[in-house]
Amino acid sequence: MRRPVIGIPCDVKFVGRADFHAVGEKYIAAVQGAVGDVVLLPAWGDMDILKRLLPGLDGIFLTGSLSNVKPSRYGSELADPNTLLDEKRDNTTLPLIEHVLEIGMPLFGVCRGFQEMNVALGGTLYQKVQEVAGMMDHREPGDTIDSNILYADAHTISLAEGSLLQQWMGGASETMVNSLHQQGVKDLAPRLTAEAHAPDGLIEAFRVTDAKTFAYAVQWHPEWLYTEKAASIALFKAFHDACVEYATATAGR
Ligand SMILES: N[C@@H](CCC(=O)NCCCC(=O)O)C(=O)O
Repeated sequence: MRRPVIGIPCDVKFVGRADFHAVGEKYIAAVQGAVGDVVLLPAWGDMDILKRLLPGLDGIFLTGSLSNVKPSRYGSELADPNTLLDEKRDNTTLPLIEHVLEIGMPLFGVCRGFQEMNVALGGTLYQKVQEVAGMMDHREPGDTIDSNILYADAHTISLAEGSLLQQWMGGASETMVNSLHQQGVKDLAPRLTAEAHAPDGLIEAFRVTDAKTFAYAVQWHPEWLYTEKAASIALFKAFHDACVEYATATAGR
């Protein structure tokens, strides 16, 4: 059996004088460590290129990012002109998500990736959860660059009865997660089923209801301490197993 190969679409960041296509190292390290070898996919926004690359891959991992999905993608006006966007990533991931689900390739989304999956399938987002009445502030502490503080556990989530995550976690009903986002799921896309909620009711995990394989996303960062946290271990194991199964099923095609 060969080791699965996982594609990770890049962010596009302006550095110095030019655009760079990049993925944060903690995401690459977690996927490389828990799932398979990693290939970074430039955010060309061109499905023809991606369709040529996909036969060499066994899964897609969508990372978090400081940038936000452009609100016009879900029918809203940009609420704050200072919002960081990355349209090249939107142009890449949104059509990719639909195609990957169609061909039955495993798909795992984290934070921005979670929000992208909701938008790609017809859902909408809050642009600033912390300004919505009754909602918590889900942003990271703003006065530090210490990752141990930024990615520390921030709040509980309750796992839906009978959810996949509950099964993968041996029947757990809640767990602690970190929290580094200001956007969040407003209207859940019709093809998605909520799997976990924050204490304020915000959706923290969902699965693609009609998926042919692992198609799952979480609002928090399981890549942080991915070998230590029970939820991270469970999520990456389920993704790994699905990628191995996909690699085996498509071998020789
Ligand atoms: N920008 C969006 C998505 C939040 C997100 O993905 N944060 C990641 C932070 C940096 C990282 O660890 O990659 C939002 O604010 O909701």
